[in-house]
This record gives sequence, C-alpha cells and structure tokens, in this order.
Amino acid sequence: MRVTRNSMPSSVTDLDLRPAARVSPASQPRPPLDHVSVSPVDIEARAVAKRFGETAIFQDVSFRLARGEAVALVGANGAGKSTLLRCAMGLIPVSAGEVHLLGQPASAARGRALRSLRARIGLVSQSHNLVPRLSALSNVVHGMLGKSPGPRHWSHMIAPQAVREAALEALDRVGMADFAGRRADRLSGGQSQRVAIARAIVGAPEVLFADEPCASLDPQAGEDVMELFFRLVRNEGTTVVFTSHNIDHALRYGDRVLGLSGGRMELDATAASLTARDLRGLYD
Ligand SMILES: Nc1ncnc2c1ncn2[C@@H]1O[C@H](COP(=O)(O)OP(=O)(O)OP(=O)(O)O)[C@@H](O)[C@H]1O
Repeated sequence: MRVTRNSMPSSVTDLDLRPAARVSPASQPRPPLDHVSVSPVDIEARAVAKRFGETAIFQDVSFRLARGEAVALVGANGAGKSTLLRCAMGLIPVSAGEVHLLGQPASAARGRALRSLRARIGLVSQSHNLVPRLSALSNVVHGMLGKSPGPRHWSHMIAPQAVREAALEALDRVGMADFAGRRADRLSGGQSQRVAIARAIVGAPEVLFADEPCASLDPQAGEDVMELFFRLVRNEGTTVVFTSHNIDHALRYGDRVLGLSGGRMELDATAASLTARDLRGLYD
C-alpha cells in the first residue's frame, strides 16, 4: 500500500495544509493558510537511505515539511521512525541522500555549523532523559546550553538571571513552576515529561522533534501531555515532527501523516484525508 494523497509536492506552494478534520482545542490557533502556503520548507529529505552495517533500515525516503506544519511519523516497531528523526536532526549520518534542516545540510553539518543548527531545534524523547539528581529548573536551564556562550555545565545556581527566568517561565507554561526545585528523580512520569517539554521549548526552537512523547505515560497523562505540547507549539507556529503509535494522536495532532513500512515511505497524506484504517494498514 502506498498512499500518496498529496504526497511529495512539486513545490512548497503545492502543499495542502488544510487543518485536520478533527479539530481539538490544541489545534485551533493555526496560522492563516495564506501565510503557511508561502512558508519556507523547514525540513527536506531527498532520497535518504540508512543502513546500520549490512542492515538496511529504509531507503529512498523523500519529503518536505513547510514551516509551521505538524507532521506525525508512524509505522510499526522497528520501522525506522526514531532513526529517521535522528538523521533529520543531524545526530547520525545518512547512508545515502541528504537532509536539509532549516536551510542547512543537516546530514553533512559538522562542528560549529552543527552546533548552531542544533541550537535552533528542540527534542522531546520517549524517555525524558532528565538528569536525575538535578532539579527540574536546572534541567530546563540545560535546555539553553548552546544558545549562549556561558559555561556548558550551568546549574540554575550559576546560570545568568535571564536564563533562570526563561527556565522558570517555561516551567510555568507546562504547569510545573511549583516543582522547580524538586529533583528530577522525584517527579512522576507525567511531571518528568512536562519538564522535558519545558526544556525543549525554553530556547524557542524553530523545529521540534518529539519521539513518542507520551510512550511511557498512562492514557490520561499521555492525553494531557499531547494536549499541552501541541497547545504550546501551535501558538508559536513551530514546525513539529512527532512519532507515535497512537493512530488517534497522529490524525488529531498531525496536519500531515508520514508512514514508514518495509523500509519505504509508504504514506504521505494530509491527516484530513486519512482514516484510522489507512494507518492500520501500515501495521499489517
Ligand atoms: N545504532 C544502531 N545500530 C544498529 N541497529 C540499530 C541502531 N539503532 C536502531 N537500529 C535498528 O534499526 C531499526 C529501526 O529502529 P528504530 O528505533 O528507528 O525503529 P522505530 O520505528 O523507532 O521503532 P519503535 O516504534 O519500536 O520505537 C531496528 O531494527 C533497530 O534495531
């Protein structure tokens, strides 16, 4: 099954960026369509392939994501979603093809160019990856590393006042200001993921990657985290790529859905044009 309703636009202005049919409160404050339709491309993958040793994970993967788009990347366990995200962020090299992120060749960026590119993106991963013995606030302060010439080992005690204030404000936006001084290893899974979101958004990233942001949470905490995450990023017009095994989340929070299966990008369509059955086909 290769579903390509609205797949691979021939130009940015061809992108069909209708909001998803199922409008949630989080997805309401969308930028005007005419604004989006002339937006630049924030991520472009051209014929990307990835192998680990002799094992091919995916090949010939191409897509373009416009600024402000929210894209769900779906596929069965082991389909290569996390690997594709890591390639798109320039964290691991591609085996063939190229990825452009914010106009820069992410797949070839090294040294200072790579660091400055990473300073413009944010990541929320499935295991929140907070530093356990540091406070929630210090963990969020760490989200500002790379955006300032300050020491790389800042704690909230020695970070500049402006950085501490930004971190506290980010915690406030995720409803965690009251927990600023609590050690990360004394937070619940849902609280930790909120702190991880605060850390990802504190530097106002232009592109946010979220790798199964609610995978470790119970259903209600997962709903709350997704709702919060998308309320924050929609308001900022941030470009978002998130992976999920939750078909409802993919259709509800994605403007567009990309699906990996059998080492190929088998699905590239607007969420509004898809049904849950279309997505289930990727798991057969
Ligand atoms: N560093 C690595 N070295 C070798 N193989 C790897 C490496 N990272 C991932 N893989 C393999 O690549 C394949 C794709 O993994 P990946 O984590 O990208 O899949 P996924 O779609 O995100 O899966 P899941 O839904 O289970 O998180 C898997 O078979 C995995 O074992």
